[in-house]
Amino acid sequence: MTTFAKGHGTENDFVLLDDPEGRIDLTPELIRSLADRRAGLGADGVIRVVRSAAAGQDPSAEWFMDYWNSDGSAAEMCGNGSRVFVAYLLRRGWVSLEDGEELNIATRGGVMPVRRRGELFTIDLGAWKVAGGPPAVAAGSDVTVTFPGLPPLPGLSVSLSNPHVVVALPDVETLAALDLSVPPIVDPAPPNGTNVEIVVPLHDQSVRSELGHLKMRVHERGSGETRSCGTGTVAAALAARAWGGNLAPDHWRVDVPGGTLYVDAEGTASEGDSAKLSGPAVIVAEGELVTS
Ligand SMILES: N[C@@H](CCC[C@H](N)C(=O)O)C(=O)O
Repeated sequence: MTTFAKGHGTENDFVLLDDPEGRIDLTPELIRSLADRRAGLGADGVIRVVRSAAAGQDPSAEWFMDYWNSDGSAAEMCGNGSRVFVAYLLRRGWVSLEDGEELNIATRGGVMPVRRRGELFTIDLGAWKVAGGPPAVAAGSDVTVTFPGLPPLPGLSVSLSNPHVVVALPDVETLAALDLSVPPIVDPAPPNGTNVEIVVPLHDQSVRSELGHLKMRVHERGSGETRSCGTGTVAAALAARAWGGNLAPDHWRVDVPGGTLYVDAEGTASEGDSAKLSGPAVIVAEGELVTS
């Protein structure tokens, strides 16, 4: 009998599978069928909840977030998923966290600390880079991105533990009208695919603000358009921070279709060792899989 939970972080939704001792054979077919919104439970991603020791992962963190996109492909990291993962470990009583305490979790992108403050969870995603380094920052872009019906637009690649390309649009009407039903075409094509974030800055960029403010939509590698992407909001804030130069803040609010997330960046315009993502995590249901 396999028990599962359904949860979301700003409406980026996940099926979590209990597998503390690493007994489930999680095939791409099983992931796709669980994530299917008509014939399955429905989710943007599937997370196997497994002890690091049972999954051959870094044992310095007891629990491994085994994250998979809805198309069955593995990803290095999921920012929203990490908060939901820790909320679920707490719910199951598999970990305990006093208010303000941190828990290290293992991911394919490395071990990362998650802190709980009340209902809010903060993960430090660690090292990041604007992929082309200072030349890409100076030029403001290193790739072009083409959406249906639009000419190619400049995009800036940002590497967290997973890949991102960020595109800025001039206004929220253009953002709302964007067709994300098919993957945007990125040129040159990143070797391992990429997540694409499209942003409109909402704060006054002509003066230095304490808090940057972006509106964002996202097309996720392996999942299509989702209502939120945590690592995507961090990439978006890092790109906007690079574009903004001296006037750009380190603290950002990012509004996505599913809610609001906050980002705190550290480092130069092109690289750093810390980028924190804060937001909610909700567990909505628990149940048992019926196996045929
Ligand atoms: N939604 C996630 C990111 C999930 C992985 C992504 N689709 C990829 O393939 O890199 C988030 O909240 O960060």
